[in-house]
Amino acid sequence: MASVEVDGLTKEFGGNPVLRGVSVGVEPGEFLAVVGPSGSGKSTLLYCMSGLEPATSGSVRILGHELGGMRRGALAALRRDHVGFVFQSYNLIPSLTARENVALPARLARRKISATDVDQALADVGLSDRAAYRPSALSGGQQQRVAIARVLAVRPDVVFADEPTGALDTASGGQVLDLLAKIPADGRSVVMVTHDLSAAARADRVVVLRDGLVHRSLLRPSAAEVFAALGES
Ligand SMILES: Nc1ncnc2c1ncn2[C@@H]1O[C@H](COP(=O)(O)OP(=O)(O)OP(=O)(O)O)[C@@H](O)[C@H]1O
Repeated sequence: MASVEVDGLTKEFGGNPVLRGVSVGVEPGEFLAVVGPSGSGKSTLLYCMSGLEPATSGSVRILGHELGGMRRGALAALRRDHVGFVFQSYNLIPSLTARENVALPARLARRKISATDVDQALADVGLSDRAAYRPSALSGGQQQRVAIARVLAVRPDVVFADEPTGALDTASGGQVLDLLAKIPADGRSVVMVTHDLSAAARADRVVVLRDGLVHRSLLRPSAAEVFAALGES
């Protein structure tokens, strides 16, 4: 079963079509990147794929569950139990330490998370020595690594990342990409929207969106091949 399956997805805002019939599947263990010009609908696709935005028409399934028509509570439970998010702006709680931020989603979901699991997640992103720091005392790259630890701690089946390296320098962005690229190894999936073509080239597959449609789907392309596909008329 696919982790995420999108079929004939359309999305309009106020009658303006943004996605015009997108079909794309993400397999367990796959790292998919979505690229495209500004305004082509990348973020909208990510939000519809993850159930943060309802589709106008078409089908979106996560782990076989059709999101259309799903009750709000069931959708929230599906997201809570199976989906993780990484945003460009990190979205950490400023008043909480790194350790508390990592533990928060599990606590909110009333799921047991041990101190060992939290510490392991922070160790996995190389931040054991920053566990007691608040976000304001961390660099952007470190904050994004805390955000990834927060995702890793709940072991979601699918991780959606919207421009995860967008606010980072090359070195910090590279560390974040290394962490994201490791996630699929044990059968989990990553869907990442990015402007960064070298980031996209870390993915197993790259979907090029244009004007709300899939223009190309490329298997393990180089950054140069992604660049060429973006420039095609
Ligand atoms: N909530 C919304 N209400 C109205 N229009 C929206 C909304 N969200 C997105 N749009 C419009 O949908 C179009 C696609 O936006 P989207 O953010 O998906 O593009 P994108 O490819 O991610 O762009 P960028 O690379 O600049 O982030 C834009 O024209 C945008 O103005």
